[in-house]
Amino acid sequence: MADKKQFKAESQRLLDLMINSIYTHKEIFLRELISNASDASDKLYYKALTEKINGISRDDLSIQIVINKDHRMLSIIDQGIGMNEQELEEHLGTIANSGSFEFKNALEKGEADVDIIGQFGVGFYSAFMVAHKVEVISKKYGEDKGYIWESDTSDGYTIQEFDYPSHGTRINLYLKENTDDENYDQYLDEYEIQRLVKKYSDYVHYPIEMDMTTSKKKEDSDEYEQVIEHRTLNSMVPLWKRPKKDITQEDYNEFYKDKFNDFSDPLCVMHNSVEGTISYDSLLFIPSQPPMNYYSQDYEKGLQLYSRGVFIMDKASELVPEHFRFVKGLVDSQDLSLNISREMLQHDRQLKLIADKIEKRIQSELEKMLKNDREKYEEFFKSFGLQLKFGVYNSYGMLKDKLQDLLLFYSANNKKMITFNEYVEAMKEDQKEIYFASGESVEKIDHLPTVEMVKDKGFDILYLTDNVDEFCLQMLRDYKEKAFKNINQGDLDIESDEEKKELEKVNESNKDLLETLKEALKDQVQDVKVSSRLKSHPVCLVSGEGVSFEMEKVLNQMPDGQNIKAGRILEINPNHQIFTALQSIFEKDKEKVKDYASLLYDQALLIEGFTIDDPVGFSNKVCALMVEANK
Ligand SMILES: Nc1ncnc2c1ncn2[C@@H]1O[C@H](COP(=O)(O)OP(=O)(O)OP(=O)(O)O)[C@@H](O)[C@H]1O
Repeated sequence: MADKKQFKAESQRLLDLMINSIYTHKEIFLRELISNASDASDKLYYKALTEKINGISRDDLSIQIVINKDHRMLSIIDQGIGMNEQELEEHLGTIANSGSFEFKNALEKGEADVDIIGQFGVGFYSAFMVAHKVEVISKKYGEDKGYIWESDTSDGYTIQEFDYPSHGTRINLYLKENTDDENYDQYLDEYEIQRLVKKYSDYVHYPIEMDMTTSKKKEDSDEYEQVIEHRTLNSMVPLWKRPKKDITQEDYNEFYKDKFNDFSDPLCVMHNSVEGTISYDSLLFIPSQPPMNYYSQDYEKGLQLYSRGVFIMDKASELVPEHFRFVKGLVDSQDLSLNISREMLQHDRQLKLIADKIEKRIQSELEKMLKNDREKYEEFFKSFGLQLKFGVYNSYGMLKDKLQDLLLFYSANNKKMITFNEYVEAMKEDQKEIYFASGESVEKIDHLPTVEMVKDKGFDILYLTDNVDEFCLQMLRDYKEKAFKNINQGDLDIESDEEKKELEKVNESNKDLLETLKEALKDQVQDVKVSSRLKSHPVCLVSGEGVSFEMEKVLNQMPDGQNIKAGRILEINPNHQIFTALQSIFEKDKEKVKDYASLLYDQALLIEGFTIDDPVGFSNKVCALMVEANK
């Protein structure tokens, strides 16, 4: 049998490769080193707990950051478990060897409240992204000798004995010189370090402390002096880890405004701790208004992602579905790794599970709000209803079951927003379809000639005022087996059998007149008919099945609009005086009626909100009529 051999790796090249490719942002080195310091403190705390060592309390442990501008040196110091010679060799001399991972595996679940972060054994090397030389001075708890591990990566590392007063580890980073592209000096700036700690390590549960220079007013004088204060930079306990009963609405509001740069309080807060195959905490917010850039390309959806309180990334877009892209917030999971990258995110099974749960959570919150707090829901819908409608449309109706009951439309009868369900519940027994009409605004739709008769017969109509509305209904097709019906399109079928018969008779006896009008309008209309859907108005224009007028307008506004046209049918009210007038003119002068055909058609176009082809011709014909009336 052939010998089995180990893969060999050129460790220097592997290190270079790793330093330059694992992390996109150099600044995360600080997060990695602080996480290691926190792990080391946890390990000591755990040891003290399990071996009943007196004199070590969690409250005494802290992480110190020291800036030494003269030596271009940044130090991260912990009072944790420390490393002996062998451990320095194993953990820092071997890439991808994680002492923390071994430690975590050896822990019995639930044995102590420790929150080990490290698991891959690569984070430490991120220090070389900003430092040309790194020193690790460490003394293991309970041992006499301290050691110094040194490396500038080019020719490996050295380990020597070193006199270090107490247990724990001090990492000294000698920062690289600035280049044209990179400013390494920023890591010597107190405020920049403070910013990075706040951004990435705010919730590490040991205090991260540093000397900060501030100016203070002198006592009894107007002069200022520079003073050095030893400050804690992190807030330690994340809001989402605090027991819910201890958090006030005010706490949530302040947290939201501060973290997500909003001036207004959120409309809704969802705070959850989930335990199970995957455990996580989530804190989600629905803003009260859409951000300025919400309906533009600039808006980026996503939730902040934390692993054990340590920040991994802003805007993890995989965590919220497109139709709920207005939700802001964060997810913190102990089951995720710090080294997760954007590319890995898309394939991460754990993350997919979290995303599914988050979607369900938002969905049920909205359903609950709609049921229990209608006013608030309507406020929400005013801000983000459009997003839900786009959700239906963009998914080609696949989200029908999830979203249809969250939609609201203006109801002509109720004069307020209602759901499909409310519409259907109030439907007349013999009503087969859900009626709707589209237009620019509720007021304009209300004035459409066709609306009058439908309302008069006691049917409710939903008014559609957003461009996406008709497309959304088209994707939904029906609700509880009731199809959606545009009252301005095709046959309406709202008349009784008797009325139908009567209409047929009128159509038949005026066949010649209607034919003549149709001929006069040539290709402009598909048909001219007497109407059953008009009450007081003389004419209306309806579209044939397929594309409606509103769709025609929207489609033609698009950059690649292909001049789509809805089929036009001119309908004349047989009970209007105009019809009697047409009949008598037709008897006297067949040619004359052709002039009136274009007048009626143009009127109908104007009512529908279209422009007319020949406004001058239209105006001349109106004037001629007036002159004639005076003869
Ligand atoms: N400050 C420290 N005190 C004690 N041990 C440390 C310290 N920093 C690093 N170590 C040891 O070195 C190991 C390697 O650290 P490194 O940051 O490379 O990886 P990690 O923290 O285990 O995992 P990750 O890559 O996920 O951060 C750690 O697991 C730990 O055992």
